[in-house]
Amino acid sequence: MTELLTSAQMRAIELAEIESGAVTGLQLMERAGRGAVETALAKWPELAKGRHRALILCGPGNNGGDGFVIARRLADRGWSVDVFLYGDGSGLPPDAKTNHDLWLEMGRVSPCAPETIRACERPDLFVDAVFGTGLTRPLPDMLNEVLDVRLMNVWSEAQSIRRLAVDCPSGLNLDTGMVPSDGETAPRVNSADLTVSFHSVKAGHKLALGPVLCGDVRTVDIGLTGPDAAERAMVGTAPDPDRARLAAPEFLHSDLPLRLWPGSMIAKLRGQGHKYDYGHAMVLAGGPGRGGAARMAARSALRSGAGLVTVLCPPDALTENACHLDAIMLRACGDPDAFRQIVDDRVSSLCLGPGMGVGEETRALVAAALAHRRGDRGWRDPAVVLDADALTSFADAPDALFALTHARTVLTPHEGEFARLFPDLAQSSRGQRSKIDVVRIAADRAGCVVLLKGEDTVIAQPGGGASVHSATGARAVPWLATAGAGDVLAGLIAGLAAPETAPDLFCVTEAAVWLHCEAARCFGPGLIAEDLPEMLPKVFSTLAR
Ligand SMILES: NC(=O)C1=CN([C@@H]2O[C@H](COP(=O)(O)OP(=O)(O)OC[C@H]3O[C@@H](n4cnc5c(N)ncnc54)[C@H](OP(=O)(O)O)[C@@H]3O)[C@@H](O)[C@H]2O)[C@@H](O)CC1
Ligand SMILES: [K+]
Repeated sequence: MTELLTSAQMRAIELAEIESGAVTGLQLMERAGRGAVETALAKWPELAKGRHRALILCGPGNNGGDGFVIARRLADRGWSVDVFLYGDGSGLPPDAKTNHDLWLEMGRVSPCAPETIRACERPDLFVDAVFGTGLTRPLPDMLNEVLDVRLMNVWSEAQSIRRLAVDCPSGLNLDTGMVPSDGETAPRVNSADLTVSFHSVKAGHKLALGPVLCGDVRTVDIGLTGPDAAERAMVGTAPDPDRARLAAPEFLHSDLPLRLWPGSMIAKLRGQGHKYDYGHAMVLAGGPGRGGAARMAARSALRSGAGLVTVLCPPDALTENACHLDAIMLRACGDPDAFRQIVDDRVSSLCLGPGMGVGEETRALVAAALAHRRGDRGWRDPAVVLDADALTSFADAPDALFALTHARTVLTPHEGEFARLFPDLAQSSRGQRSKIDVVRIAADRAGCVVLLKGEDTVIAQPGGGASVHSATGARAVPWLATAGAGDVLAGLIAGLAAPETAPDLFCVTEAAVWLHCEAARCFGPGLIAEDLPEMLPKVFSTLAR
């Protein structure tokens, strides 16, 4: 599991290493520039042979310094290199200035201007080294113009010009994955085919627009104190409160065997025992004609490892549910009193929301579920997963919900449901705050795990621990945007959390999101929500590796 650093964390790591005397800034910059060139040539082997032409845009900070190193390294390979600088060479920070001056011994630096750039010969490689982690404000119009991918159209075969971004496509905020704009003009499109990042992935590579704008993101080891040990320590453990992590079986320099993650998060893949050892999950359903969502959640809970699963539904929906359920048990439960009679100490997870309906009845059942405690038979309280109508039922009084939620609760809103519970943290009110920032605030406020869905799903728990699952690039599953997919995810969390030996709820939730996406990938286009639980056995069969 890879750390997702913020710009400030990255700067602090660099600074500590430089101040310790272990390395100089100049050495780091050389490694960064060299790593960017090696990564680009490895990705595009046709550029590794022969002499080509590069156009390099350098900025006024150390990102620009990396650009000058790249210029020198490519010229050493016999390339023709045009270098442009935004800003004044004399104002560059020391290491960038040193590399600027070294480049001047080999070639020219021209001021960055659209007309002079357009007048250049067609490059094979376009390098964006204008801004990296130091972006502080929206790009000026002139830079927007030269970085716009459409500028490539002045040259023939524009689509075959490779675009390399150093640390990020300039203009992208590496903390939020957003492109700040001055509010007057819409930000232009600056995207790359390859983004080479240093030491570690940054949050902005995985959030919001980051994955779309960065293209293929590769990370180069520049010799800072290795993140590898820290990454290994993350597997299956509580998250670091300060550093977000990626919910994926990836280390920076290698992949993790799936049996370690997420395999070790799935109780039934390792243990022995009878069905009660794997827990009893209960899913509450809505009235007649509305039971499908809860049944899908229940099926997902049973497939993912709960020993027993029961659907609880209002008495008038019994016949409908009985017609659809076999391995899943069924009980009538229309109100909190019935709930308290049915739910015994063996019930280890509860899932509420899908298809329940919005209103007082649902609020009362949610309150009963959150008040349920296990007696002597359970060493910890049941996990309570709240989704869909269980969340929307509290739209008028979110604080009433947060007074009930506890550490064994997971809220699984999509952006709309999230905005109802946390209006001040909604997408339109986020400002400079990243999705990680706002989900952390939400988790603190609710006192429980919060999972905010999306292509960049963010999970946070009180105290700051946060994780991102990215369903982008090779893991993109647009067909997962289908009715009922969220209900299946809620059931998946309830199923994985049910066993007595299940890991803590945050870790279970991370694994559930990965499995959910993997099931969708396994099925492919054409997927409907019912298919997701049926794909789980196939996904589990890959986790022995
Ligand atoms: N430190 C190291 O050891 C290593 C760092 N490395 C590299 O350094 C990069 C970080 O360098 P960095 O901190 O200098 O930031 P960078 O992104 O170059 O920009 C800062 C400059 O831009 C300016 N500026 C910002 N926004 C602007 C805007 N919209 N419009 C106009 N100007 C704007 C800002 O001005 P200011 O806000 O101060 O007025 C400041 O002058 C990092 O991404 C990696 O590539 C690697 O070599 C590995 C070793
Ligand atoms: K850049």
